This record gives sequence, C-alpha cells and structure tokens, in this order.
Amino acid sequence: MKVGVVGANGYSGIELIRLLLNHPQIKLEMLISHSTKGEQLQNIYSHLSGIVEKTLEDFDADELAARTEVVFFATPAGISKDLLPECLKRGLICIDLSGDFRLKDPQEYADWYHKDPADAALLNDAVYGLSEINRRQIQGANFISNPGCYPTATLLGLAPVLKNKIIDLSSIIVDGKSGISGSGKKAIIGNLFSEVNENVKAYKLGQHQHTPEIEQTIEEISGEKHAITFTTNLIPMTRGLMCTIYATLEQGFSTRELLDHYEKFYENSPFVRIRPLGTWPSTKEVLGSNFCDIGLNVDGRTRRLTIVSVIDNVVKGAAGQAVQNLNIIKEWDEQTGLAFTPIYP
Ligand SMILES: NC(=O)C1=CN([C@@H]2O[C@H](COP(=O)(O)OP(=O)(O)OC[C@H]3O[C@@H](n4cnc5c(N)ncnc54)[C@H](OP(=O)(O)O)[C@@H]3O)[C@@H](O)[C@H]2O)C=CC1
Ligand SMILES: CC(=O)N[C@@H](CCC(=O)OP(=O)(O)O)C(=O)O
Repeated sequence: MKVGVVGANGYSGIELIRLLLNHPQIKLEMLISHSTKGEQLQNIYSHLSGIVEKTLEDFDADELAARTEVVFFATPAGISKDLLPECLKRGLICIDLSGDFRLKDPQEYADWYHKDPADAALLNDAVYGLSEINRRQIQGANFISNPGCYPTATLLGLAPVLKNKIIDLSSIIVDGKSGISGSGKKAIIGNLFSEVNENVKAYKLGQHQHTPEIEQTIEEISGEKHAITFTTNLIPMTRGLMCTIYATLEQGFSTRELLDHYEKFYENSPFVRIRPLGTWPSTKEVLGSNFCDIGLNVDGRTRRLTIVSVIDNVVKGAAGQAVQNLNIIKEWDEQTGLAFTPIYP
C-alpha cells in the first residue's frame, strides 16, 4: 500500500518514515514539505543516507490521490484542517497527528489552540485514534484524529478506573513531563541547550491545549463531565514522556486488586504493559518503542491512587500510534511494523 507523509521534514514526520520503512505492507511514495520541497530528504537528514532516496514534494491533493491510498499529516496545528479535507474528498484514508480534529466542539479548539477551527461537520467524522480504547470505531475508518502525546499517556493510565465508581472523577490531577522533541523541530529559545540542560520547568499551566482533549475522553468513557488539574513540565531529555496521575479512590481497593484489574483490562493490548507490584516504569524502558508502561500505587493513608504512565512521545505519542491505527483500520496485526524492542540503556 502506497502512502504519503505531509510534514515529512518534522520530528513526527521523520519518525513516521522510520516506522513505515519497517512496515511490510507499506511503500513510502510521497514525502511532502512546505519549506524544503525539491530537496532530497537524505541531504537534510544524513541518518537516512542511502536509505531514503526521495525528493520532498509540494502538497498536491490530486497527485496524492493518483499515487497513494493513505496520507499521514504530521503538520503543526492549523494546517491539516485545510489540507486534509481535500484528500478525504478524493477518497484517501487520512490520519492526522495534529490537534485540528480532536476536539468535537469547534469553540473549544478556538479557545485552547487560539486558531480557527476545522469545519464542524468534519469534526464529527473524525475517529479519535486512541488505539486501545477505540479499536472498534477505528476498524475500517477512513479518517483518524490521532491523540496528543500527553492525552495518550494519561488516558491509557486512567481508562481502567473511569467507570464503576472506582475513583472520584472530580479529584483527578495529572502531572506531565516531556522531553524536548515533544515541541517539534522549530527553533525556540526556551528549547536551547543552555535553557533546558540541568533544568526542569513547568509550562502552560491552566492553558495547555491537551486539557480539553483529556476531559472530552474522560467524559466519553465515564459519561460524566469533570475538569482536571493538568501540569506540564519540560525535562532535559530528547524523547520520553511521563504522566503521574493522582485520584481519590471511592472504594477501598488494594494496589494488588487494581493491578489485576489493569492486567485484565489490557489483556488484548500488546502495547500496554502493566508493571508488577512495587515497581514503576521509567521513560527509558519504552524509548524508541510503541509501548505504554503503567505502574500503580494505592496509598492507604490518603486513599489516593497514583498511576505512573510512560511513553516515547514521538512513537506511541505520535507516529507509532498513527501506524498502529492504520494496522487496525486495515485489520492487519496491530503490531505489524511496530514490534521494536525499546533501546536500552
Ligand atoms: N513531537 C511530538 O512528540 C508530537 C507531535 N504531535 C503533533 O504532530 C504534529 C507535528 O509535530 P512535530 O513533528 O513535532 O512538529 P515539527 O515542527 O517538527 O514538524 C512539523 C512539520 O510540518 C511541516 N509543515 C508546516 N506547514 C506545512 C504545510 N503547509 N505543508 C506541509 N508541511 C508543512 C513543516 O515542514 P517544513 O519545514 O517543510 O515547513 C515541519 O517540518 C503537530 O501537530 C504536533 O502537535 C503529536 C504528538 C506528539
Ligand atoms: C514539550 C512540548 O512542548 N510538547 C508540546 C506537545 C505539543 C503537541 O503534541 O501538540 P498537539 O496539540 O498537536 O498534540 C506541548 O506541550 O505543547
């Protein structure tokens, strides 16, 4: 199956290329860039020398429709809302990695992304691609809105306890930490080595665009609307994202009981690994892989549940989950092209 990648020159785009090169059903056909069209990709990314001998092309929906069946959009917020409908109209399967189609309420997008929203009708057509939770809706779909990196780690960590009054849904606090690649390839002073090295900094408190995305899915799963407290922190590493999630238990469960519940919940989800009692995951243990690793602890003194959820932000948080979603759409084995062992140490 021939595919195109729009935004091939960015971090998620280049990761998509790495994953798709290893996918037995896929041929990379069109690599699209805005600012570097006409250049050879391997001249920009030397690690691809002799591996990808393709020239970056301009976006052209007719050309994509003639040469490909699937298009991934790895573009910044505000781009795919205009380009993607042109591909959908031409019968292409579209998978968007940006936030343009995640929020069902266009006003919420305008409020949190400070950009014009996509067409409201299209927002309803987009299937939210949280693979493990929405598998049934993803199968056979032609339009996927891939989740954000923080929502992926948070929602996979929370999903098993969102129903049956296990936790008080109004008590959820999420403390997220991300490596710098999460903010993409563009030059930003706050991302300079001298700003980030030996430093941890909180950012976008009360303003992070992933807040309504997490709340929307909590509501979809639980049937209840609640606000969460969400803090994001930039940490001095390239890849990796950890969300530490706190919630008050409604019932007196032990850590052991909840671990058994999580194991059962994810028994058919090869990319979610539950840590044994008394151990918690670290970002290095998922580096370069599509795994989401989850550890739990119940503090009997405070009756609070702590969930630790880690992913590689560019794999499970972006490109990996996008490929996983294509596998689900096409009903290929979910692990096709994604069975990478994490890179350790
Ligand atoms: N990095 C991450 O960990 C995650 C990223 N995402 C989302 O994925 C998307 C891409 O992020 P990321 O890769 O980090 O960002 P980057 O800034 O690294 O890359 C974005 C790319 O989009 C390209 N682009 C911009 N405008 C256009 C256009 N009009 N037509 C074609 N290409 C265009 C740019 O290419 P050019 O240089 O040619 O202009 C750029 O290389 C974003 O929406 C992001 O929020 C989601 C989850 C995690
Ligand atoms: C470290 C860092 O800056 N991370 C980015 C992740 C952005 C992202 O993935 O944007 P979407 O809204 O398109 O998902 C952030 O926190 O904004």
